[in-house]
Amino acid sequence: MVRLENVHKWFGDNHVLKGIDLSVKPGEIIAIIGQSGSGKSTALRCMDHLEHIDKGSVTVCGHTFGENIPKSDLKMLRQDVGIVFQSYNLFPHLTVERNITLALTSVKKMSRSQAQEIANTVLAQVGLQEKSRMYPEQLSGGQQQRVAIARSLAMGPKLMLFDEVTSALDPQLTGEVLRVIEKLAREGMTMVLVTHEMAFAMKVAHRIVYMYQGKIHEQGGPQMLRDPQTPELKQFLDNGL
Ligand SMILES: Nc1ncnc2c1ncn2[C@@H]1O[C@H](COP(=O)(O)OP(=O)(O)OP(=O)(O)O)[C@@H](O)[C@H]1O
Repeated sequence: MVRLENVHKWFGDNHVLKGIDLSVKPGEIIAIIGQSGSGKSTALRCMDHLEHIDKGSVTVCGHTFGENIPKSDLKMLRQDVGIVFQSYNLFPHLTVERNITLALTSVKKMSRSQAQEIANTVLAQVGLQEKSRMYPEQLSGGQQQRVAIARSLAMGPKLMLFDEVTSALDPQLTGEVLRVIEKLAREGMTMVLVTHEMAFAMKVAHRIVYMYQGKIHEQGGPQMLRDPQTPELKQFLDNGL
């Protein structure tokens, strides 16, 4: 489903990804952890070509690209991959339902009623069917993030990428978003999660990838966090970010 091969990325002189190799199988859930600035978000964003890579190759959902990707492939890639960020990026002037149906009617050219049916389904998936007529500002941060997840799911992605989706939330709102992700995990969705929630990573991920200074330093099952083998990972788990 995902294969990164020797991926390098520079921002000016800053060599942010220093030869990343990573594979994700269909149905697999990978959590990427590591210090702030270690390149986790950049690695994730390269999977959706939100950042172009400078060297190496990326294959995601059958689309292979290097530094560039043809426009038509990019369109298909974006249809296959859903990405959710720390900020919800909902349109404030549109209802919850319209936030979800907009891309379905404009990009996928669906009828309004078809799109509404999908919106109802995905809102039920995230437990917010009764909020469809509300506006984002009438919802809590956790609810807004669940709408953002529903909006991604509406496009029928094969792969979901989550970039620190609970970082902006108060601890009491974090749980409701993590429960939605856990539910997606049970339903078999392939996912890559960048997260600071170690307990959650251990619970939901099949494999945990530890990034350190632009490289994948260690990867393994959840036991990797219970029994860290390298001083860097030990120190990270003791001291956090
Ligand atoms: N658009 C950008 N332009 C320039 N530098 C960037 C850009 N995005 C990221 N960087 C730099 O790349 C490095 C890695 O950033 P990245 O966001 O991938 O780290 P991260 O591990 O996700 O950190 P955090 O946990 O704090 O989100 C940092 O030094 C950052 O300043």
